[in-house]
This record gives sequence, structure tokens and C-alpha cells, in this order.
Amino acid sequence: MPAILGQNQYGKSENRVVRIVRDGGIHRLKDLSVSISLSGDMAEVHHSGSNAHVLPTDTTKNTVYAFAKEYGIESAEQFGIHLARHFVTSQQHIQRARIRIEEYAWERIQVPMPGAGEATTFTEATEASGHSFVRSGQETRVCQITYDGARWQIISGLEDLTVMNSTNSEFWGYVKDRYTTLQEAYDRILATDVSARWRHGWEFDENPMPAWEDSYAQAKRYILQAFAETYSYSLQQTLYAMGSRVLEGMEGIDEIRFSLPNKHHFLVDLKPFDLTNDHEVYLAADRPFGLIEATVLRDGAAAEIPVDLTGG
Ligand SMILES: O=c1[nH]c(=O)c2[nH]c(=O)[nH]c2[nH]1
Repeated sequence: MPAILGQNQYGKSENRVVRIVRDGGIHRLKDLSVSISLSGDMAEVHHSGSNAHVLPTDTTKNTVYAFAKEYGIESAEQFGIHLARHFVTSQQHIQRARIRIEEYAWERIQVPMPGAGEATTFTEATEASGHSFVRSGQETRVCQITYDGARWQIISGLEDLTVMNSTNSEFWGYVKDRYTTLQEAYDRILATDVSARWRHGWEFDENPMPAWEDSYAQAKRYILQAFAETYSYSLQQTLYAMGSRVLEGMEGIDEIRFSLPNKHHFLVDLKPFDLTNDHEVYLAADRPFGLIEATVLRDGAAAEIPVDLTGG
């Protein structure tokens, strides 16, 4: 029986590009890792080794750096859109491009004002350096742009946004079988590293280009607010509250998926030391961890974000 070539894609992964915009002494920077996956009419290279349809992965890497210069990087989404459109429209044999981007955040270092003399106290006036930065960011921002020449799929998201509620979390009333030992909790710590992806559902139109930076900041704000404001009886309930808050507040988003590790915090038994522990001392366990995952959808929307957030 002859073998048949299945799904295939190729490209250059994790192209690290830093783009500086120099406005006199004030610099702005974007720091991205860009991964490119192309697919299309690629049977021949697999069957015979003919590279006639293959744009080298090395060229896709070069394109990232050339586009950073030519177009700049206003936002990860916009940069990904430029790249995806370029590969699909300029290459006859490439029918689909998927661009995944991770963005690393930097903030300006605060320095003493020039001429203000030696800074002697922390309250002394400071200003931000125009060209000195410290890596920042509570999370890693991500996006994925897919284009097949007709349809755009634009997914934004974040990884590792670590949050904790030190109260307002309970977990009780669950199924108990002969293996259950978990004690019901009426006041526990709820902590997780939020990974989320949200899909922009509108027909993409570049004129005007959506305000990607504002959209990201708003989605993150809703996620954090819902986490803080939900009195939680389970991490599942908190997940749904976070997702529905984003969908209610942002009409351009049709679907959001979360992957939430339950970062367990166990009250330590201090009785052997003749000490009480009134929800004061916890052991933060790193594994095993519960893993709570779900998609929240606008009514009528299709579920397109892969179950495994990094898959698809
Ligand atoms: O929020 C929780 N959801 C669960 O499904 C679960 N299971 C468990 O052991 N602890 C928790 N906590």
C-alpha cells in the first residue's frame, strides 16, 4: 500500500527580533519571537526532493528582519498580519501561513533627574531613561495569525499571568468515593498561572487596523478584575467568570480558552510545635497540580481555538 503524505508545514521558528524606534533620545522597543509555518503545494519536496516549490526557511527568517525595518512593529498582531499576507500572496505554492508571536515586555528604568544632585532618598524626583530598559511584564503576550488567502483567523492571548486570592475561595460538596481524602475547604488560597487565548471574530479589515494594544490591555484587565471579584467555589467557576467578563465587555471577541493550573497551597500542621495556624502558614506545592481548562463562547460562535492551546 503506498504511503500518503498527510498534513505538513514548514518554516523558521523563534526568530528573535528587537526593533528600536529612535525619537531623538527617547527610544521605544518591541521584542518578539516570531515563528512561521507555511503550507501549500508541497507534495513534490516530500516525494522526490524537488525544491522547486520551497521558499527556504532561511528566506522566511530574513523576511522577519526586513519587515521589522520596512513596516516597523506597531503590535505583534499587525506584524503577524503583514507577514502572513506576504507569504500567501507573493508565493504561488504557499496557500496558508500561520505566524505565532511571543512578545517580551520592557519598561523604562527610572533614573535621578539630571542636575538634581545625588539622589539621597527614594522619594527624590526621578524621570524615565530614554534608552535604558528593564525586562518587565507579569506575563508573556502571544498571538497567532492564520491566513489562507481568503480568511483571517486572529488569536491573541497571554501565558503565565500568575494570580492569587488569599481568601474568598472555597471548595466543598464534591464527589467522594473510597479514594477521596481531600478535606472540604471553606477558606482556601486560590492561585493559578493564567494561560488564555481569545479569538477576534469579526471579518478582518485593515482599514483602519484595529487598536491591538488597547484590545490586549482591556482583555487582560477584564481577566484580572473577574479573578479578583469572583467569590469562588471552584477554579472552574472562576474560569467561566473570567471568560464571560471578556466576552461581555469586548464585542469583537467570540471565543476565549483558558488553561489554569491549580497551584495548591496547603495549610501546614503546626500542632507538633504547639502552634496554631489560623490560615496563616501554607506550603506552596508545585506538583502535581490540578489543571482546569475550558472554552467560553459567544452564543452561536464556532469553537476554533485548539483544545491544547499550543497545538493546532
Ligand atoms: O477548584 C477546584 N476544582 C477542582 O476540580 C478541584 N479538585 C480538587 O482536588 N481541588 C479542586 N479545586
